[in-house]
This record gives sequence, structure tokens and C-alpha cells, in this order.
Amino acid sequence: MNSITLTRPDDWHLHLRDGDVLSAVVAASARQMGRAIIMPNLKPPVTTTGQALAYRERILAALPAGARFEPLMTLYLTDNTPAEEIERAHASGLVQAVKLYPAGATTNSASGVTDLALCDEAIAAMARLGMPLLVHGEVTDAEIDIFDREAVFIERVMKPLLERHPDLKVVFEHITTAEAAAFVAAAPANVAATITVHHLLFNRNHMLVGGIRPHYYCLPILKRERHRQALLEAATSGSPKFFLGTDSAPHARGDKESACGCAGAYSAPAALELYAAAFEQAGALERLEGFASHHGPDFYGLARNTETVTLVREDWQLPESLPYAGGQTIVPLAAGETLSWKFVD
Ligand SMILES: NC(=O)N[C@@H](CC(=O)O)C(=O)O
Ligand SMILES: [Zn+2]
Ligand SMILES: [Zn+2]
Repeated sequence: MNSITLTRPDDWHLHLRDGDVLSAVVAASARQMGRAIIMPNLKPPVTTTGQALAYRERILAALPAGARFEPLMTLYLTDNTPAEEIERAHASGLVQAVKLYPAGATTNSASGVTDLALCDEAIAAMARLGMPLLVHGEVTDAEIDIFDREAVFIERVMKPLLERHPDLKVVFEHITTAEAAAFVAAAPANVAATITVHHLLFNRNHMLVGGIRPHYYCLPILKRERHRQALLEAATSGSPKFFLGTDSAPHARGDKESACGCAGAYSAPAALELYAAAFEQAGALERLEGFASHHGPDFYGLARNTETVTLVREDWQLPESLPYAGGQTIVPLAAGETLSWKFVD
């Protein structure tokens, strides 16, 4: 096969940041994706409908001329989010989901939720309105090993949450373990998951053997090979519960190459090519379209895109770095690597 044409994909988990950074990164996603679920972990976080709508305008203003990219907005859930704010968000028609960051779990999560019991009314409103809760699924307890935080979250938080709100639509974001893949596969239809391309392509050796590679450090952290295999199996299974979410999370080169480097991989510039490489590796290229372009809108209750995009088989090299805000540079995921699929503009 020398070319693949598929329905234009969407990115169901994307960080665009704000200001100069937004301007530096938004075109990369708009080039490949029709829509994206925009993460609300700005500083300060996007906690109200008013903030989400203003942020949406800034995203639209930062798009290159002629781009037809649609940002789908989210609210950042806090201990104090009132049920009325959920109703306002839903009524706007432009806020699609609410994001749960356990406080302290990841980048800009300090205002996140300390105890889900405090959010019970807000979550009940989401369940009533059919508004999905998007979950960064890691516990933050100091005594839990970083490699176990997702699996422990399933038992301590995810299962009790779904027992209390069985109809709540939940997206288990950026799953990284065999446990999470099995949990989602066995759950009812209101539970789905996004899978990043870095977790499909790399295991923790890639990040740690022969030297520490900070550009492969993200949260949840890369796991063992058996987990990568389980994720690849889930993504290529054809199950509508699994869909594309890059978790493309830009940080300036200097903030990654640091004694205390930031978590996040910038995968937007070659997202679709990298997913194609993962699906090809699994012998399942024919399943890429469902994962990238159908399962996400179906779960969110949105129409599938009508345009198509094409990848051709052609070797090309991802740049070692790209221009970023304030004269800085950013290192994309798989920088300097040769890819064998190329997105056609
Ligand atoms: N994935 C990451 O490692 N980082 C994300 C936050 C997140 O999605 O957890 C970021 O905002 O930088
Ligand atoms: Zn996260
Ligand atoms: Zn993320």
C-alpha cells in the first residue's frame, strides 16, 4: 500500500496553551485534524464557561488564514465547580466536556480536585446532561509508585465513580497500562479511552536506556513493553471505545532539558504519520480510520468529518527542533527520526 486516504481525523486530547505558545503550535494541529478537544489546564485554569468561550475565540484568532479547525472546549473541574456552571457550559453548545485532574497529578493541576465527593453534584449534572467527564487517571498518593498510579486509580477512584454514577460518560484519557485497556474494554458503552501515539510506539526503555531522554517524559509515564502491546491491541482492535487523543503537550526545549524537566510530549507536527507507523507495525492499517476518525465523534455524539486526508509512503525526516514562542525552540516527538508515511497538504 502506497497511500492511505481516510476521513479527516480529530484529536480528542490536545494542549494548545495560550498567547505566543498558542500561536506557535495551533497550525500543526489544524493542518491534520478537523477538531480537537482542548485541554483547560492553562495558568489560571479554564474553570468557567465564560473563560472557555474567551479561550475559544483566542484559538480561532490564532489559526492560519483559511484553516477550518474547530476547537471543542472543556472546563477544568475543581472542588468548587457548581452544578450551575456545568449547566451553563452545556447550554453554550461550545463546551463539550469537563476535565478531572486529581490535584497535583500532572502539569498545571494544582487547582484540580482533592476529593471527588466534593464534586458529586457537578458530576450528577454531567450524567444528567450526557456531558463526558475526561479523566487524568492517576492517584497522587506519595506512597504509590509512579508506575502503579494508573492501575491503583482504577480501583480507588474510577470504579467507585462509575458505581455511584453508572450513566456518566467517561473518557479515561491517555491510558498507558494493560489494566486500563482491559477495564475500558469490559466497561459499558458509556466508558471509552484515548490513546496517545507515544504510548503506542514507545516503552520506558526508550526513555531510560543508554541515557535519560527528557522528550519522552510525559504523564502518565511510559510503561513496560507488555503494556505498550496491550495498548496497541486495544487501539487496533476495532472497538469503538478507543480513539485518537495525541495529548500533544508543548513545553519549550529548555523546560524539558532541565534538572526538573516538564512532563509532556509535543506530537502534533507528525501525529497522523506516527499513528500510521504504530498501526502498520501491528499489521492493522485498515483499522486506523475507525480509531482516528470515527470512534471519537461517535462517542461524543457529533457528526463524523466529511473531508478526507491522505498519507503517502515516502521517507522524510522530522526536524530536530521547531520554532517556539519568545525565540525559543521546541523538540517534537521523534525529532530527527525518519518516518515512512507523509501527510499530504
Ligand atoms: N501529559 C503530560 O505529560 N503533560 C500534560 C498534562 C497531562 O495531560 O497530563 C501537559 O499539560 O503538559
Ligand atoms: Zn493528563
Ligand atoms: Zn494531556
